Amino acid sequence: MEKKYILAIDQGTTSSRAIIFDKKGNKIAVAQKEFPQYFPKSGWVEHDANEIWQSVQSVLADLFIHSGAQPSEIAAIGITNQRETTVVWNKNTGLPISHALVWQSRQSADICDQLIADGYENFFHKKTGLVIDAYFSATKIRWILDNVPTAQEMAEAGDLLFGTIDTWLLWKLTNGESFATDVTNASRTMLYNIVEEKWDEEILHLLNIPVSMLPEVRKNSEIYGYTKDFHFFGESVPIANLMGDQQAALVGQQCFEEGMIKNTYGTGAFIIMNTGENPHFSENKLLTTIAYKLDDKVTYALEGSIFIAGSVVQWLRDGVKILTHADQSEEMAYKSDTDDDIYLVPAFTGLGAPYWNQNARGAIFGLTRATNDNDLVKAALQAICYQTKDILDTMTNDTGISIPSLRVDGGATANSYLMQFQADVLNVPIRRPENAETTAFGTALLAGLAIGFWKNKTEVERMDGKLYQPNMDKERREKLYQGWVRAVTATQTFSK
Ligand SMILES: Nc1ncnc2c1ncn2[C@@H]1O[C@H](COP(=O)(O)OP(=O)(O)O)[C@@H](O)[C@H]1O
Ligand SMILES: O=P(O)(O)OC[C@H](O)CO
Repeated sequence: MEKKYILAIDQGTTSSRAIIFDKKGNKIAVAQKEFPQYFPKSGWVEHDANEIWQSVQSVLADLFIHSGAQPSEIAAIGITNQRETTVVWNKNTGLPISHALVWQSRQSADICDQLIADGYENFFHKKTGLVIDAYFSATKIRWILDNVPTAQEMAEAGDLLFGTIDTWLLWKLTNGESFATDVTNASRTMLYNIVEEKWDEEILHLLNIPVSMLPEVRKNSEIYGYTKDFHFFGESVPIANLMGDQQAALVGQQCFEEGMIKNTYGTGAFIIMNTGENPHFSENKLLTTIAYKLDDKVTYALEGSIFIAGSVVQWLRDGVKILTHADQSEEMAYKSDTDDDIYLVPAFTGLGAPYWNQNARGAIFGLTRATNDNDLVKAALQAICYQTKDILDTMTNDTGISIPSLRVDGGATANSYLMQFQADVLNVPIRRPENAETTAFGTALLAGLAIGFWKNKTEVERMDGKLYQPNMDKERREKLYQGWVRAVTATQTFSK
């Protein structure tokens, strides 16, 4: 059959998606499934890697059953994934030895505190571009090896494998034949030297992690392996891109020039600026990371990571139950008639950039007897926008590059209250592309390039969908933001 399509697997923090794109980059079909989240202790977030794999199989089945597309029409597959989330499995049984530790999870905060106390911050920063934090995979691996009985011995005997979700899915789809990751996911482990482009022996030695656990690191547009014995495909389909979801969104937004920037509002929010061929090491605790590697050339990026964005809306839905659906949050925020003087600091799993406070926990300020559910929803959405401003201001300070407009994508960008308030507090226009599946398009694009389905990375035109223009006067903007700064400061004081 004619190979008409590229299939993207987008394995996110809260759901797995499969999307088919045609040659023009149009989304032909999509299937999505949420999977369970586990919160065993304060600040801990876990997944079951087998449930993730089942959710991926389930969305693939849905996609082919409902779209009419045939597996034999798929030219290539791209896999993009929640980054940092750590799976350790036994290569003989194929079974994970523990729950996957999710990127948001704080199990390994003590290991990080010890590394910081021992003076290793600069050591890690200059090699990996990262700050020492439980966010990244390295200390999560160490935690699993310390806490699962006999894990260290098994690892030293060569029986255990580590992977982020890209690697886990590649291994499953190829029936254990391919054990690899890509530079973007590797650059989030805190084990990968982003300048020398290799697993860093000194870090592995320091953390006592056997190199035999680690996957081969590959570039972003090449064949990683072929589907094997996999009944949906019935034949070998090449897997031609692996890529962390935030970098895939950068590619999907076609931010290929230095200085171009995007924010993806999913579970967390991640602001990434393309910084070109040379890594820019931040003096303000932004992360230096790899944007992509094409034709043997690495492009670097600067990133600000917000741990809680759309997941504050999930918390309002599932935790405090003042919403039934995430999309109700828009109407409720518009209904609130406070003077924007309630601040919700969603530090449920600490604070990411630019604060990097592992111990902070959430807080609400400014409550009165008149405060209602609409007001809390509005404050939660506003917090996403203030956190984004924290990072864009830091990026401008750090690079000297002022940001004329912001490209956005991700599930929460469906909320027009959020988008308008974001434009207002930043005082820059916000552009949301017409086709919001930007992350999936990024992985599809690079998978398609690898096999000649597309000839160059700008061949497919992406349309601007909606533009939100800022509409708030300077005095009010500054007053509101000062309130946020006070709220974050107070939250951190309480949490110490
Ligand atoms: N209309 C909405 N308003 C605000 N948040 C939303 C809305 N729709 C979805 N979300 C939030 O967006 C997130 C899902 O976005 P998605 O890009 O699928 O995330 P992920 O890839 O992290 O799983 C959820 O946290 C959800 O609460
Ligand atoms: O699942 P998302 O879309 O929130 O993305 C998670 C990030 O990759 C974590 O670094």
